[in-house]
Amino acid sequence: MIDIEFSKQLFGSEGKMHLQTACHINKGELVGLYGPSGAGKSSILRMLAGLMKPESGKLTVEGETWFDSREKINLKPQKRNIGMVFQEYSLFPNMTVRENLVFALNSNQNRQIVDDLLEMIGLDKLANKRPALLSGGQKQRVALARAMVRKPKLLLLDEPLSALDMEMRANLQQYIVQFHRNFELTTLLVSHDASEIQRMAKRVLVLEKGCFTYDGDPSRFFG
Ligand SMILES: Nc1ncnc2c1ncn2[C@@H]1O[C@H](COP(=O)(O)OP(=O)(O)OP(=O)(O)O)[C@@H](O)[C@H]1O
Repeated sequence: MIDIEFSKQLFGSEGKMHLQTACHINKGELVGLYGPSGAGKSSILRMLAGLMKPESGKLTVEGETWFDSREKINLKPQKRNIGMVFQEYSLFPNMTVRENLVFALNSNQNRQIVDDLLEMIGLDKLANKRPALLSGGQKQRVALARAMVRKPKLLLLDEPLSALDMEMRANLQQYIVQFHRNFELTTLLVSHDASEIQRMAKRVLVLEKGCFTYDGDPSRFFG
């Protein structure tokens, strides 16, 4: 179970906006986060990851407090067991596919997970290639596998598929759903694509001007 309560003043092109959000996410849920540009979706992911500090609020993940403004608790990003994938692939260009995954390992972690993940995403044959030689979809598969290396408690996906063509998108959607199912991974997916959310998530949170305006079944919301 993840309990989120964030409050923060944001400053954008249209002036100030107060982000005020609260929700519970069950362990193993895949939740879509949908809303217009500038609503605060990426800010929420950044606060979950510890990359942006809320002014007040609380965040507990599976019983562990990651942020509490009253208790002055604010775990550093590296102490939060989170996997993140963004629209940009953000792979290390000078490392091979395998090295990109090995780099993400904890020092005491068994390396077998790297080969298992490479096989799961169907890239074991490209393990010794550099990212520059891969297609966009393959790079994003590597980014997804890298995010899984430490077996995160929470997977944050910020528009991970929006740079890909339709075929690669469909392919990656399947991998994300497969990872989510196999690892019972709590996943938050930001997407502008209503059909993508309907296909992948059983629940959508709709964010408008920093506040949740809908929380429920995507097919009821999108019609
Ligand atoms: N560190 C910050 N401090 C204050 N305001 C910020 C900060 N970072 C971003 N903002 C502002 O917060 C607002 C929400 O931005 P955010 O990127 O979270 O929206 P979004 O819903 O993810 O938009 P998009 O769909 O376009 O990515 C924007 O107006 C942005 O300028």
